[in-house]
Amino acid sequence: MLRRRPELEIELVGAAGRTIPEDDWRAIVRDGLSEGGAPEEVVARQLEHTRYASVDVTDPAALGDLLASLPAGDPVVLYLALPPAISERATEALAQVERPEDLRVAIEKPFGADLASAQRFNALLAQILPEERVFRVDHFLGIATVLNILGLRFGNRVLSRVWNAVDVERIEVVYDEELALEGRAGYYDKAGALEDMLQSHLLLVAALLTMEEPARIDSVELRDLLTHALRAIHLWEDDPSVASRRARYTAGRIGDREIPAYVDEPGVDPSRGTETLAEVIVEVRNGRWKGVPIVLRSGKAIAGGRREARIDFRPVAHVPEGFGNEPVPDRLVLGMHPETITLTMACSGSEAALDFSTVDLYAQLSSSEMRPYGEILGRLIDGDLLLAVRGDMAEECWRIMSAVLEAWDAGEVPLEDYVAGSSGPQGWA
Ligand SMILES: O=P(O)(O)OC[C@H]1O[C@@H](O)[C@H](O)[C@@H](O)[C@@H]1O
Repeated sequence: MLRRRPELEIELVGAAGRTIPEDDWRAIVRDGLSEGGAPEEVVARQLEHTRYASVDVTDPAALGDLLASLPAGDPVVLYLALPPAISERATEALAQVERPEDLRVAIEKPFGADLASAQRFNALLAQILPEERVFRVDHFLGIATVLNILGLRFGNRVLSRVWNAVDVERIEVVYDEELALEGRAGYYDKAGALEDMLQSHLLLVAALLTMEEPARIDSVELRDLLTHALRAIHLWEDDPSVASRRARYTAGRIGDREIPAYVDEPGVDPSRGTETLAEVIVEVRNGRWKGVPIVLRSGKAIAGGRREARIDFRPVAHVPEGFGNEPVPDRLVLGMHPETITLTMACSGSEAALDFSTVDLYAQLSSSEMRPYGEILGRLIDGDLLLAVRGDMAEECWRIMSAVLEAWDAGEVPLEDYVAGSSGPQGWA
């Protein structure tokens, strides 16, 4: 974002309850910008425009003082990167204070902790500011291959013709990570893999893969069509015990890292039964997609860390006699990390692969190199809502997962184990 608009002056104020020495805060800003690829002169200039304030943003008086300390007349973005219940309390505080005229509120996922709290949070925000000033952040929408799904689907004739249940057999959206808990128990132990990854990031990728064709790419059309797709998504067989699985890791090793069992990680409450790997199968119930299983899966401490959306096409209807080997069905893989696109097609019994790097492709379309967050933040600063999650989209995501959460709470789906550093429990996707 800073690279795209190097002339832009941003006053960056970090705020949290704890005290952070000014130098430590500046080091956080410097490292973050440098790692994101910002040029040295931009980093140096931003360091002259940043400070840290130790503020409890859920306290109306303290939040009011913080807002009043900002330069009057300029647009202000209040970016809430907090657990959902605290974001909601900060918004309650915001409702009670004098607010800058051009205020935008950005909220990191997860938005709410279930359907009821997401609805309550949306209603609260609507009392304070119009939806056009609310940016629910989902950084997966800034991943190059994810952004490119639209181009890939609608920009060429070859794929657009086969993008349906007649030709597609199965879709997988998988984001397995080698990362384990990494000191995030405070947030993660209450969330778990389903809430942390599936109900937001992976469902949005599934919606982009299955939505209908937009007449134009703008924030109204795109978000309408994403909501439309989400509204058609239901659990496979409407049965959480068929459509969902959950597991958590036991002690293991990835490369030279010893990983303790999840329950032995500092800050974890073993009685919660938090899952570190979740798999949910959904279906888009419309004429285009009915009958195609869409597997959403994400796990921590998984060796190899497969992070991709995969479209498996159906086998050809007939193989000529004397053809040799049975041809392997065609497959399109959209790598989310690293960002790649690979199309594998059978070719006379052997496979041919067509590979191209989305990052290179994407670099021609955008000057932002700080993806995926740079893409999201740049649009936030520009007031462009294209990649902001709309309130109704967030509610739909919770609606889809509600029955799974209830079944898990009721103990209807067993919590399995897998060894950290393995590929997950046997028999999973
Ligand atoms: O690979 P990325 O871009 O860091 O995204 C994955 C991360 O996405 C975040 O939203 C989750 O909270 C993390 O648990 C996860 O590790």
